[in-house]
Amino acid sequence: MTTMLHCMSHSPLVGHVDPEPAVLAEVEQMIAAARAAVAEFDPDLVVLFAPDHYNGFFYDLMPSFCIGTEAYAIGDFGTMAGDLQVPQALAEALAAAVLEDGVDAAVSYRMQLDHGFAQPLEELFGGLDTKPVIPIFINSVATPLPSFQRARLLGEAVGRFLKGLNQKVLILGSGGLSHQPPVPELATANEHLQDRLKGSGRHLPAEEREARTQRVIQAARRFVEDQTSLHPLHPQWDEFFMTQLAENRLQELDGMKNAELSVLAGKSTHEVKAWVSAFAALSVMGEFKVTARYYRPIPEWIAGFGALTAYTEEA
Ligand SMILES: O=C(O)/C=C/c1cccc(O)c1O
Ligand SMILES: [Fe+2]
Repeated sequence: MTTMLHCMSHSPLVGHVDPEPAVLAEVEQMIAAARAAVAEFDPDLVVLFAPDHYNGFFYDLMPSFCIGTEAYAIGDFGTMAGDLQVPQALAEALAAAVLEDGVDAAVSYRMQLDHGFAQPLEELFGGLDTKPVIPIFINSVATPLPSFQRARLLGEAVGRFLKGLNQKVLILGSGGLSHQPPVPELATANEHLQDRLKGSGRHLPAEEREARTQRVIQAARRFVEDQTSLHPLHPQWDEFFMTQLAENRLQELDGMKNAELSVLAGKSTHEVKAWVSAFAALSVMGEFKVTARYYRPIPEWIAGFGALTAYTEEA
């Protein structure tokens, strides 16, 4: 049975601070092509690896990885809100199998998700609940972070489980590439913000939510004017990373230290671990081939913006 993979950058700034029309049209065309490919593939099951941005996961209890058995999206930045259609028994079986396979992923029966999960579902399916989806969270912002190696091993364990199912699976990875939006950090937060990061931010008052949204939008506008106002995007690293994945050289990324990546390409670049897990899962399901590749640095979205589509070869 063929397995399909699609990895893509996300940005909550889409629709808030957009690039020039020609670039926007190019991205929309790329997304439309991915949506058509997904529709043609028509998966039985979607497994979605993605990060969170202090909307669902906090320092009161921060796992490196978490598998959702029930999940809903909050609709930050105007992305879709609502329940996902999580196949609970299958998600429970996946969580048990991954633990048995040596990767200590947590489980959540009430997983709160943000744009990192919602945006790919919205763009590829037009809704959050049109297909059975198992969401898998990868901590990409709250230090200490999991390593590239652990993200790979998580993905391989997920892939081994999926290989045993007689289902047509679409594996999605959402995040990255190089970028550093103004996501808060515990080490530099004031007392109020520390409290938010330790869990009270799970249900932000509406005016604080709006202030947070506007702060990121203003940062994006400033970044377009002055690309030293945030950590610069790093197209060469992004292209290198995408090539490593496309050529199935995942293990070569194991040696990359988290601190090294933060300095090189920005602190939110760790979201690329969603791509690493997704490709690792695909790689154990069979030989694969990348069929579509897109990349462009888009300062308006504070994102090295890329996408890769791949399929396992028919056995
Ligand atoms: O949630 C936020 O505050 C910002 C998120 C963001 C901004 C730009 C690119 C991304 O990938 C993001 O997640
Ligand atoms: Fe993100």
